[in-house]
Amino acid sequence: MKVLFTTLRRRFIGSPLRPPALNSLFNLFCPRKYEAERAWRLSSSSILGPDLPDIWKHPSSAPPTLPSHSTNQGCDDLNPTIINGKIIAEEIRTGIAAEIRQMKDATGKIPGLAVVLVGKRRDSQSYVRHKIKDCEEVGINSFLDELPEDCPQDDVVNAVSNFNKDPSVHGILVQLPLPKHMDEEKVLNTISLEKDVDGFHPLNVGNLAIRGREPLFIPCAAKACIELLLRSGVELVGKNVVVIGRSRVVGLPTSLLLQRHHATVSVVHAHSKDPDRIAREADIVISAAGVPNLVRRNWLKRGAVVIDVGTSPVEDPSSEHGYCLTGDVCYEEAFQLVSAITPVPGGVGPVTVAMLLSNTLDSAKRAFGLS
Ligand SMILES: Nc1nc(=O)c2c([nH]1)NC[C@@H]1CN(c3ccc(C(=O)N[C@@H](CCC(=O)O)C(=O)O)cc3)C=[N+]21
Repeated sequence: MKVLFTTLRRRFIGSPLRPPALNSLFNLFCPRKYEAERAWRLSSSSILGPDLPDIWKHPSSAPPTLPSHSTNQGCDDLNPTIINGKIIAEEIRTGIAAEIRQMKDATGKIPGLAVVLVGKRRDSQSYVRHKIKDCEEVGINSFLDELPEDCPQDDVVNAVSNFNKDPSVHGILVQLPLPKHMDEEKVLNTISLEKDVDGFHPLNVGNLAIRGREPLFIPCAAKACIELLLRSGVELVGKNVVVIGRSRVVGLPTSLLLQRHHATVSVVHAHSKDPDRIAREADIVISAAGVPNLVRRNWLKRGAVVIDVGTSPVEDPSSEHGYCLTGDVCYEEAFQLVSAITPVPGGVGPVTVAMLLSNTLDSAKRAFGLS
């Protein structure tokens, strides 16, 4: 009898197919092994950590106090460089447009980008408008599929599948966030690897993480941060860089890309203890938390370089669209002590869109056998 159960147990070990009734029988006949297996299963499910949401403590509006040993006080003579993302993006677009003209002359074809937009979030609509306008400017064909907020997930999956099959589409972007009832992971996984211009496919993320490997696409915001730093003459090798936030869209890929540039990277997130103390050590702070004014003067070392990726829409009845875009960094405070900073808007945003065009061009080159 015991042999029979041991054999059955082996067949079903770790298998979700094992009928629950058998568990009690295993427990009866082999209690110690059963306990060990249960402990193993519990530990293997927790090895990647519990699933805690990233909710930042809301920054207080009171002026921050600095530790007494801080060297940050009274230094307003730095005359910081404002890194102009609009100009850098325009330079990049000019290069892309020239390459697309050559491509058209050589092949008679041009790149195509498809955007899937679900729902009517004003900020998402605005970003998508920017993307489409910039596509037109450089000579990329754009396709927009707009779906209602309450549509079934399958409609989004079908939209992606149709673009996957369309040879005139070289890049597919599903604008995030998707409505709450949808499984973002499932939708993104339907984008074919060769058209994943956002670079969110696990294989692209994995290849970014492993030195010596080349992902097909690097996420646009991460590329934008590095472009802005390199074009501003900021050295990365051996520098202490603190990345604030660990999202799929920005924080995680940026931290990986920085390591490939030989920076010493620390990532702080909503569960970090004393993130301000950690950020204060950094030569370069890249903030991608999406929390307006999270980064106050007490988060920054004198002379640091600040890249502000946050663009949160904050209600503002006095502005044209009813909201204004606000960065993660309290700009006025940071300006007093940093050596260079990106503004919001006009910093990382436009360069992110330029990187999307660049990824789409690269994809078309691969499709036409030009790379
Ligand atoms: N699949 C996906 N890929 C993304 O890359 C992605 C996304 N979903 N969801 C949202 C975030 C955010 N994001 C921005 C891109 C450009 C600007 C941008 O161009 N901003 C301008 C201003 C734009 C305006 O005024 O509306 C600026 O900062 O100057 C902002 C934000 C891309 N994201």
